[in-house]
Amino acid sequence: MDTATWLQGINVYLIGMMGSGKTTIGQRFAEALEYRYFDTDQLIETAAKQPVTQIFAESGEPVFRELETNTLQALSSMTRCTIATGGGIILKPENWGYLRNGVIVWLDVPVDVLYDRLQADTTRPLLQQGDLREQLEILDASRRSIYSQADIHLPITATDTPAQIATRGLTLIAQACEAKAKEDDQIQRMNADKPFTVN
Ligand SMILES: Nc1ncnc2c1ncn2[C@@H]1O[C@H](COP(=O)(O)OP(=O)(O)O)[C@@H](O)[C@H]1O
Ligand SMILES: O=C(O)C1=C[C@@H](OP(=O)(O)O)[C@@H](O)[C@H](O)C1
Ligand SMILES: [Mg+2]
Repeated sequence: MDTATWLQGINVYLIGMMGSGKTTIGQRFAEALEYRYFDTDQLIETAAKQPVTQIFAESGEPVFRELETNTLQALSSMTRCTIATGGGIILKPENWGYLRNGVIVWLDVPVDVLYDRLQADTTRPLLQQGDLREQLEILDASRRSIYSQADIHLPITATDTPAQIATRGLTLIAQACEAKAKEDDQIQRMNADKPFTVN
């Protein structure tokens, strides 16, 4: 069975650090799965009619996080979607309740690679002050254990192309769905063997 068949319409959420490729790989997943594609940052920008940098500067990070949760909540009621999230979506425990209604994929990219990709970037407000490498290291250290709660861990190296990452990711998603289906089947069999008693 292919990955789309295994998924049965369940959403796919991409999480990971800024620059890890959530937006890039999310589009490829959507194409391959024939899913709709959404990016929480892009939806927030459209609704607020402001870029993320301006929301942070004029309204502050807490307001951005509120908009992010509202956006994720709305998406979680849909099916057949691939959703690229913002890197900080994992910070609110409440957001995990929404992410868990789909398959969560962590794009795990070394800080050195993120540094190379984001050196010229001006669109990520949390990286505009201080030393870029140091900021990335601090964020990576504080978030790794949270990202690791994803269903699927996708380690990425400097030379992996988006096409290679997408193919590997889709295979891992299919394997995870198959493992879950087997587990569900076993639980059902165990319950069927149990006599039903009423005290
Ligand atoms: N596998 C890759 N190889 C090289 N560059 C990449 C790869 N994936 C993403 N990029 C580039 O890195 C930058 C950040 O990617 P993006 O998809 O916006 O990440 P995110 O949404 O996780 O912040 C973009 O310039 C993108 O073109
Ligand atoms: O990691 C973060 O806290 C953020 C990541 C950004 O998205 P990307 O991960 O797509 O860069 C964006 O949501 C905002 O600047 C905050
Ligand atoms: Mg992005």
